Amino acid sequence: MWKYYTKIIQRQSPGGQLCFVRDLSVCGKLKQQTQLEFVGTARIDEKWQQARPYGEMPGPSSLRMLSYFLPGGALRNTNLIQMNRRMREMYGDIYCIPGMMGKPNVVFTYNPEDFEVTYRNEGVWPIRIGLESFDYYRKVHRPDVFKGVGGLVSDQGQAWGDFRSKVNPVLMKVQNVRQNLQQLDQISKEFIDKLETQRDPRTHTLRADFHNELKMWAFESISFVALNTRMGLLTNQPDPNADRLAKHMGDFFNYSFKYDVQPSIWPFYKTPGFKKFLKTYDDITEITTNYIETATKRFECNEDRKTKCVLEQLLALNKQVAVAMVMDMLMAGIDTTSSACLTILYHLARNPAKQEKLRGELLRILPECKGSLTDDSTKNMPYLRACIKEGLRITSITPGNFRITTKDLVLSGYQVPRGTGVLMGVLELSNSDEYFAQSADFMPERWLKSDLASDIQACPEARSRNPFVYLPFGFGPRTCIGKRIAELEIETLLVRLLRNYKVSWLPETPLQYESTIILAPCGDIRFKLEPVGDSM
Ligand code: HEM
Repeated sequence: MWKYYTKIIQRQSPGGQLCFVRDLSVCGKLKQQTQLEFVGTARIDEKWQQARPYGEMPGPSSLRMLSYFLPGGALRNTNLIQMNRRMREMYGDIYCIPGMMGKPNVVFTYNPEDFEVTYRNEGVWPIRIGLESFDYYRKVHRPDVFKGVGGLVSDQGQAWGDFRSKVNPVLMKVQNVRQNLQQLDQISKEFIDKLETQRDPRTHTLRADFHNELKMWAFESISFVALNTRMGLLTNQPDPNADRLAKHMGDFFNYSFKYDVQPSIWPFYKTPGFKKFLKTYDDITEITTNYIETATKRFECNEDRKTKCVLEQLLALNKQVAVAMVMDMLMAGIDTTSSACLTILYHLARNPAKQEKLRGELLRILPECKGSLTDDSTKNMPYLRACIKEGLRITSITPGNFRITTKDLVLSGYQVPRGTGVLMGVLELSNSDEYFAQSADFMPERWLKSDLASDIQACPEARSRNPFVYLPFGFGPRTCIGKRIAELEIETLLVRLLRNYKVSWLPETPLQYESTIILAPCGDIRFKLEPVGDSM
């Protein structure tokens, strides 16, 4: 039977140095230790000496923590957000949750100064653990495909650093990403055409599940960027493999939450549920590699094009890097982008006056509904960009950012030893009046640099002076690598949607979210879409 474990351990080397290693072992056969950071002798500076000992930090013991989840317990049936809020009420703005089943202790902090200290000390290879099932799948279950490559989401240390420095120029360079604008715009047009077939012209409501349609748009968009392939998911006859892939991707965050975030025994015993997860993952791998093979043949027949697409550039690096990166893009780029789009649309629907101001900008960019977006026409969209930022401020799709400390740190006056997890509660802070004036109000003007018109005046004083309070895509060398792609996709879709329709929110209740690894809209989601036309 496979015996797999991965754990973070600290070792004191003879020279007093502490090496921080990730230990991945399978029946003792595959043993990989990644030395993440060498740090000098233990910290002895005044700040550290004066800080309160780590053991005094508020927080439950392991047993108490478990009891909270039992019937009648304080955290029974709570989602991640509710759980964090209750814990904060019980323990304050910094508290520690003991690590269980091989996971490190995690310090939860709601102090932006701690965020800054954590990020400023993360080093060149920041550590964000959490998706051990990825690592297991790629390195232990399918080494035949991945050949030791873990990918961005799960690799750490130098392996992560080498991978990231290879793919950064491909995915983070604005011009490289923007070469997809024309096709992404075409996909958005097709999305609107599809909505038109689902829209009741009398009531202006949709007969279809809007959230699901948005996921199909997000899938079609990211798979074009990653695989240079149109999946046909916005048509009535999608490619059957794409349809299967889309369904698997839909399950992905739920599985990952179950096996990577919640306590699970899979590292010791492969439950039937975990085996099903591996099968799903196998299917995702097979379908994706088939698409890559097909695209590769296409590229070979058409070698002398001037600009190479994202997939060609990734393949030029190394086949395994390309396979792992494409899969990470598909996994990380569907629910995030569709949830973000739905969220921003919801805020604009609840704030019709802001939506009208935005439409003024969009009418200049796209005077005719059927027109096309160009690099030039989409360069200057300050109000749209401010609306996107404001939507993600009120509802950050990733409610917290995570790091493992690679040095001893003082956080909120407590000593925090290296090797501890730190969860930075950005969502709570960006919704607090302490950091954003009138934080409950949707106020895109707080993000503007200068006035746009007499009725659109910049209001930078309503924005936090601390840049660490608002970080929807994370921060530093390990920041979201899909940020530029996500922004381009979201902008393109919102231009089209809000240029075509006046959007209102129909339910009496606010938009609800379920929280797993990210926040996903759920419950009653109904918009009214009234055509705007060309003669406004
Ligand atoms: C609105 C949409 C998105 C949001 C809000 C978002 C947010 C985030 C955040 C907060 C992180 C962690 C960053 C950190 O630890 O500092 C992250 C990591 C990541 N994201 Fe995104 N993301 C989005 C879209 C995408 C897309 C479209 C892709 C596909 C290319 C993507 C791929 C990734 C990957 C691969 C990582 C891991 C990066 C690494 O560890 O080096 N994300 N994302």
